[in-house]
Amino acid sequence: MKILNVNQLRECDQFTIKNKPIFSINLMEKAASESCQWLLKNANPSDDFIIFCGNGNNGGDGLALARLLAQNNRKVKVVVNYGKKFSKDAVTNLQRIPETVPIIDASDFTRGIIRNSTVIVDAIFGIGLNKNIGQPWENVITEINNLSNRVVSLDLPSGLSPDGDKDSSIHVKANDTLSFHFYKKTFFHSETGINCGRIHVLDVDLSATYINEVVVSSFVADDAEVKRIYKARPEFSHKGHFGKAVVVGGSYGKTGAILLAGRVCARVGAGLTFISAPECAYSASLMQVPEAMFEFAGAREIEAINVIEDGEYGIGPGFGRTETARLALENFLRGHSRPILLDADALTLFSSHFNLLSWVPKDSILTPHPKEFDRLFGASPNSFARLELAKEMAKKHQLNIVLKDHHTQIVLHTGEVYYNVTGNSGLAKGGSGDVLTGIITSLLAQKYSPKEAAIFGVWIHGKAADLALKGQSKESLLASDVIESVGKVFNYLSK
Ligand SMILES: NC(=O)C1=CN([C@@H]2O[C@H](COP(=O)(O)OP(=O)(O)OC[C@H]3O[C@@H](n4cnc5c(N)ncnc54)[C@H](O)[C@@H]3O)[C@@H](O)[C@H]2O)[C@@H](O)CC1
Ligand SMILES: Nc1ncnc2c1ncn2[C@@H]1O[C@H](COP(=O)(O)OP(=O)(O)O)[C@@H](O)[C@H]1O
Ligand SMILES: [K+]
Repeated sequence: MKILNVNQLRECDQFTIKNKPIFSINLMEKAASESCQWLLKNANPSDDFIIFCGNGNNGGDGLALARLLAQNNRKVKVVVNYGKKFSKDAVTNLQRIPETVPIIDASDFTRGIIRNSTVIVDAIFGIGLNKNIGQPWENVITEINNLSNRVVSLDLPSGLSPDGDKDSSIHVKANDTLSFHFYKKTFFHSETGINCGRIHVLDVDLSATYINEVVVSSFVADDAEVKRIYKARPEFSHKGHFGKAVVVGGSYGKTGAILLAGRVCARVGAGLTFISAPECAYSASLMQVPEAMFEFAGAREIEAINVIEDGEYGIGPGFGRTETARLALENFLRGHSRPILLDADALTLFSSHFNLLSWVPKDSILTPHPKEFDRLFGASPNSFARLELAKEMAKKHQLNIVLKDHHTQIVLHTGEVYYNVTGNSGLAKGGSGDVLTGIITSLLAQKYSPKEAAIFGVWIHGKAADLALKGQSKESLLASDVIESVGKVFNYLSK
């Protein structure tokens, strides 16, 4: 799914109004009606509502919503700012408010009118926010954030900007955000996403023509995208059809990392899996991943990486950071020309020997967590800036960078970014990254392109963690549970 920037979101509204055609007031009615349906379904039957409505079209949505809730016999109050002119459609909806709905001026608002059962609806600002929020809304937002009531924001929490670049210092903290038609970039970054709560995208019938034609560089890796990538496993086949995956790493004390990578590699469907590791991992490898072949790579640390003909390589879990390991990596890179995956220690080795990067085959995949990325390319003040730097570095070095995060960003050297929406905080544990390495390497072996392997692999990883929660909690989830759930992911895909 495409992610539009603020100008494109506006353009999409205007295009829809002109070409569908539809009156803007009816588009607003659709947004309000979808929001009303959502609230009727998701709020408790005994809940009442207070809707804070700004003076623009987001406020207009809120005013239309108040009328619809009242028509559904729900108790509702609205709070508006009479001190400022309303937009044309907001005025129309203000005039349509039935007499039974109390209207309170924002400067008279006190928290006393809010009961425990009141759901707060935030329709103060949407995508039109253009500066810091002034009074009376600053006081109101501070009060809202101090209350423990459920807060539902329309389109996005007031005070945040869709692209994350013009946020007000004060903003609403929502439990749920009802976003109209699209995901917004701000939902996916930790600094701002934390204020958006659960995201629900409501279909408001915007122009399909505009959406098909608009050129964007950011996407959500949703189910539809992943189903386009997934190739079902043909029955008339043999192991030679599914490639050779080689995972390399596992120094003394870190052998678990490479075993996790190897085990999941086999689970994801590689025809042959090789674990290239030091001798100290040998017997554990035989016991824990008997399906994999063991490739001797040193005694207690990686000393040399054997070349396996036609093998697709994932290098890094528990690789070690010694000079011997670095030399082994350098020698391997000098002789290898197909895209590989580099993770963990293998990436950290580049931080002190940046010139190594020039030996990495074009179109390879790097999978750093934020600290590894900062070590490699320099620190960034926040995740938005880190993403911009990743785009620059991906293009410069012709590499794909998987920026691992709650919503991992797959940054392609072509300039496109895919945000992942699977996964949960159960993955915030040692071992999770090793599993991701094994998954992507297995996909590379099965001839998915590096772009497909990165997007699909990150999605599988998160989806397996989500499905594994059925028998575990976020606290108890282990990397091994994620591996055991991979089968459920493919069953989900082939349904
Ligand atoms: N017809 C349409 O285009 C549709 C628009 N929709 C809604 O319209 C919203 C966008 O509406 P608008 O463009 O009117 O924008 P907003 O409603 O987000 O806010 C703009 C208004 O707030 C003022 N304002 C902006 N920043 C401010 C600040 N920091 N302090 C004080 N006042 C500030 C502006 O001067 C303007 O009056 C969307 O987010 C969505 O909720 C939906 O109804 C769907 C259809
Ligand atoms: N809170 C979270 N929500 C979703 N995914 C997460 C979360 N925390 C970690 N992850 C995922 O888990 C993996 C962790 O990788 P990494 O930090 O390299 O772990 P390790 O090297 O310890 O195995 C990444 O894929 C990351 O996106
Ligand atoms: K809002």
